[in-house]
Amino acid sequence: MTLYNIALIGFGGVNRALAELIATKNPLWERDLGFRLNIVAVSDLYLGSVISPNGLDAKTLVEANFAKGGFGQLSGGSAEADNETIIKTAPADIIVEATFTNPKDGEPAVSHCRWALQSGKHVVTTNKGPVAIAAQELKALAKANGVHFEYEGSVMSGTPVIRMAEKTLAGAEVKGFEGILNGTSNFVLGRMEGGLDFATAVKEAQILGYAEADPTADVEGFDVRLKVVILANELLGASLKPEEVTCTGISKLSPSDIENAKAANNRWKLIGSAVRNEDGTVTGSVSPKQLPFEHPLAGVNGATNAVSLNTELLGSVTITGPGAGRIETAYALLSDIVAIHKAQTAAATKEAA
Ligand SMILES: NC(=O)c1ccc[n+]([C@@H]2O[C@H](COP(=O)([O-])OP(=O)(O)OC[C@H]3O[C@@H](n4cnc5c(N)ncnc54)[C@H](O)[C@@H]3O)[C@@H](O)[C@H]2O)c1
Ligand SMILES: N[C@@H](CCO)C(=O)O
Repeated sequence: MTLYNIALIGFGGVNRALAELIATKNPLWERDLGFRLNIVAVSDLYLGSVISPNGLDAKTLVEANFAKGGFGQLSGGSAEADNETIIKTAPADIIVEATFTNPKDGEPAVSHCRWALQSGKHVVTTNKGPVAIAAQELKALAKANGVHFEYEGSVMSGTPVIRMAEKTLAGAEVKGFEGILNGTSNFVLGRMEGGLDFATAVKEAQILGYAEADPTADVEGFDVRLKVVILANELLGASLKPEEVTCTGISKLSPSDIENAKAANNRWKLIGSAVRNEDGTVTGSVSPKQLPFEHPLAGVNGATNAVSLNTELLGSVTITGPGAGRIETAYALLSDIVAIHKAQTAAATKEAA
């Protein structure tokens, strides 16, 4: 059995959900996956930071209702979020980065990942900023330091799309993709179709833990734009930057636009897509589209996401599943840790042979 010490950077919905899973599922993971997780540090902008080399009790962390700066009351704690010290000095094998996504330059999460990889620590993250903006640099840094940079949750929450496409569909030759890649906007469109107003629908998505800290990113398409960049760069070998992807969100759609679409047996969906052109360049876009009810993506409702990959050898392959949610996204982090564990175990077995 392997014990992985982990440090949580950001203690909001997703990392709190991971702590919740750790509190109950370690025995199951030990039996079925061959490892346990031990939280040795946490740092959060609001709560402060704490290092405990022997491990913090996950249940207490989740259940204690800490006030602002509350980690300062804990042994080894401070009321300030000293991310750099935590990342560089906590005795962690894996840094779990789940702070706010910054769609402009990915900071400070890019620096968090950089510090971790430079310190020889694996990084797992659901933060789209570092992946869309600095994946090449961070992957190279991971390789140079013999550690992993994993980010399955950065596109469709816990629904596997990156590894599915890269591993299970290897050789199928992905030529392009289109999909619903934002749970909040899809949820909001569905609620508006049911007669709810835009602002109330966005509030509901926030309460359910789907929305970004600033939901503008969801409804203006900036979140989908990052995901289009991540998928295009991973699956189509592109090197797109977010500003190269055209982007229109759903905020300008009025109740009458929604009603008119419905009357024509259509439904609005926010579609993110990318295609490899004949000259080898890749073009990406984000925009609301009216799809006929019978279109495969028209029936994808709520915070569910779906992406259809257009492949040379298999035609269209659609992956669908939860695209947002606290526990669902914490699962993505677990799946990244499973991937690291499998790779480490395989490397150790090879070395021993
Ligand atoms: N919630 C989802 O469904 C979902 C799905 C996929 C990806 N993500 C991504 O995962 C990340 C976390 O999502 P969440 O729902 O937990 O967000 P959240 O807003 O609930 O939590 C973010 C936490 O990070 C903390 N934080 C922000 N900046 C920080 C900094 N510089 N240093 C330390 N702490 C900082 C905040 O105080 C907050 O507690 C985001 O990047 C989000 O885009 C979320
Ligand atoms: N806010 C995002 C979270 C998942 O990346 C969404 O609603 O899809």
